[in-house]
Amino acid sequence: MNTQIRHIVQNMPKAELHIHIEGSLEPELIFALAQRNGVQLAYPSVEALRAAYAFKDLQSFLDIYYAGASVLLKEQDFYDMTAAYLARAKADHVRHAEIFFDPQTHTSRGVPMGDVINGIHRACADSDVSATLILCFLRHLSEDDALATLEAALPYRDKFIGVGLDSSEVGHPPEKFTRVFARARELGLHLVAHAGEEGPPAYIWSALDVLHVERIDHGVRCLEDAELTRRLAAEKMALTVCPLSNIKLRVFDDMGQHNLLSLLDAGIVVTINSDDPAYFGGYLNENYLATFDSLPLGLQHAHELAKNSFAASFLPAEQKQKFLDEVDAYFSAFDVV
Ligand SMILES: Nc1ncnc2[nH]cnc12
Ligand SMILES: [Zn+2]
Repeated sequence: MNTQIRHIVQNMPKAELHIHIEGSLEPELIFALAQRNGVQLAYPSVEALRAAYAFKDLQSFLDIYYAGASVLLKEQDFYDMTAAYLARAKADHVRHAEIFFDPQTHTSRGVPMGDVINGIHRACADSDVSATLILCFLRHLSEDDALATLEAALPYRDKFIGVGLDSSEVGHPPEKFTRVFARARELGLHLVAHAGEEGPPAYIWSALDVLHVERIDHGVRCLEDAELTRRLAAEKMALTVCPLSNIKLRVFDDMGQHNLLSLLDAGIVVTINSDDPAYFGGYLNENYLATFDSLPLGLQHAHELAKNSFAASFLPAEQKQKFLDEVDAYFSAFDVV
């Protein structure tokens, strides 16, 4: 990638639609919060903890990810974590972020739901990056647990815009959560789900047809099913792809093997996201740069990806159009519109 494209990609306005806020906890902040809260960590130092970030698959990551989140106890901890992420997002020219949080990871440790949601939301309100919250259900737990979590979050309904589905995918198909997604839909919440990261295309089909999601998180295995690929393109069903995550969790062997360009060529609305930036070696711009460095992507693709990131967001139409116009104005300076 030449330096001009590099500069353009880094500075273009963009949205981030797939970021787990607990996945932005840097080792330094984990240690600082552990000290503040008197939590004993299994690692002697920041370096030792960071050295443990060598993953062989999703589960090996999740085991460390949940351990890292154990330092989050107070409302202020959730605020500090979110404020740190939003500062990094702003530096990457993120104009809007839709942020996942995993309440069950915290309520199961006795942290009040209100402290989780209010801490994250307060940091979003204090940031000049537009940010909204998506409550994720942990799919390795039961649907009853998800239903109870949704009910416990309802007093804070004005502070989150949607629900998602994350954690261990294989063996926990979307249809396991039919009732809780139907309940969330009744409540007017947006619906998304991780599907087709490690799970098969069948999981993407049921996220669409059983859960009725409006976006697919990851979804990179869709290309194994030509009919599904055609459907995603025809319906403009966006994928929130996380390139560095897919390499670190061995979904692809290296970035040169990533199928992001094939997804774009199939006409799918692809977005680039960081997933768990503190664990996967990069925030949003590093994900763009790593992808553009390894795949034959050019300015047209940068323009398309930036527009997709806002088009696939849950922003109100007027705000969405304002950001789309901002992207076009930005690229008009480079004869790419
Ligand atoms: N990439 C991922 N897949 C599933 N669950 C997650 N939780 C945090 N990151 C995740
Ligand atoms: Zn994810």
